[in-house]
Amino acid sequence: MTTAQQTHQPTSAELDAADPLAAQREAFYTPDAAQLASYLDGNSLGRPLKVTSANLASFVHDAWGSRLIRGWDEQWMDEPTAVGDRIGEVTLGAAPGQTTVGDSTSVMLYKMIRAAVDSQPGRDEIIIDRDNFPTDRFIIEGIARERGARITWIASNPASGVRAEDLDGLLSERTAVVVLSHVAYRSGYLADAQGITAKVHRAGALMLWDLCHSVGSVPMELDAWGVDLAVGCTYKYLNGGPGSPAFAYVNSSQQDRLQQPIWGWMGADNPFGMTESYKPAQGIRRFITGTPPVLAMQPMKDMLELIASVGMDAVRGKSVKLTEYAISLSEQHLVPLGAEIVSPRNPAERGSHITVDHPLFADVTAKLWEKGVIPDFRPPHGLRIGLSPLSTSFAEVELGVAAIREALSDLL
Ligand SMILES: Cc1ncc(COP(=O)(O)O)c(C=O)c1O
Ligand SMILES: Nc1c(O)cccc1C(=O)C[C@H](N)C(=O)O
Repeated sequence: MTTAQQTHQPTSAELDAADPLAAQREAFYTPDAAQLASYLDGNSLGRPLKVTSANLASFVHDAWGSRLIRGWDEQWMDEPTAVGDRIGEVTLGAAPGQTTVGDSTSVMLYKMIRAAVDSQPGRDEIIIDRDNFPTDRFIIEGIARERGARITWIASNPASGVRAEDLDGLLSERTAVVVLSHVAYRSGYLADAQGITAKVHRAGALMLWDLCHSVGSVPMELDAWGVDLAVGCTYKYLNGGPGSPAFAYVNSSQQDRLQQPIWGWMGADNPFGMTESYKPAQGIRRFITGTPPVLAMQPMKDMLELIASVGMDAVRGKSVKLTEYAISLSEQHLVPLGAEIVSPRNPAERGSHITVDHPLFADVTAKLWEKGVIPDFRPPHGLRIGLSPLSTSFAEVELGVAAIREALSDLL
């Protein structure tokens, strides 16, 4: 191989031309260029699919407008588990009957973590990392106070994430549940979910994974990995729209022994029996609380079908190429200006976003948003570049990093 061949770095045009998923970008609604030049925040809020407008309109006319209250019997009562099963099949590696959709991620986390703690008499410890997303930490603080449980914090390692060895010396016969994010919201670190779950099980504790930043971007095998519990949001890589409901996965082996703490009629054995007191439903339905947010579940169904049509392995393949490209451009153009890449260099340890730190990035992000270049900023110094495999082009990444370099240079 000649030196020229060795050093040739493909251009974004070459990468887009070689991208087997490039055509899928057409499926997404695209605002005009004056509004949006480069969207690098699909890991906060995914873009809508074009087909979703038509499907929502038909839902309003047909399912809601024409069938009205009959819709509950005809379809909607089953919607939380039907959509849950599809999430399970397409993205989680989960057999039917273990996934349900409803509530916010925060409320789902509360229900699942409380259920896990309550199910383990004699075990009063919850383990979580200091770098986890605020809602996960706050929910656990609240549960610890409510249940008199203690929290053991895994020390902060913001440029990385939690490794199995970080649990050495922490797990004990007191541990009830370990709560970790599969992909860390800041660094993008992708945890070894299988290895960590096995380790937690050897200590007799339950494992809950927060899948917010991995569902729809990283293939999973929750059943094969023996995961007990998982919660994830659907407005990022499942493109469910702002405030679309979360999902929870409860391994079938745990369903009968867990009791979630918010007893509502829709999770009861016989919702329309109007019974005197609560008796939980069988199976996954006992993790439902109130009337499911059926309308807000519709858009994610479109994205699930798009993902199913290409397969999660292809999605992951593109995700890895996009993050590689973003890292290589950041190394060339941002590191020389004093920025630091705080995401793993090894793609096997990385989800679908990267974070680059610089003390001026809060101001840089504000300038970029004015130009329609949309990454996000996470304090203290992190500019996050989120790469949504089916909707992001390599050209957008190039344009985005060039705009970051320009805005940073102007401020230096
Ligand atoms: C790891 C993680 N957990 C939870 C949430 C969100 O919780 P909620 O959907 O309740 O706002 C997010 C993002 O918002 C997240 O990144
Ligand atoms: N859920 C969000 C929201 O309601 C408003 C703005 C952003 C979000 C996010 O998704 C934040 C995101 N989970 C994060 O990793 O920072």
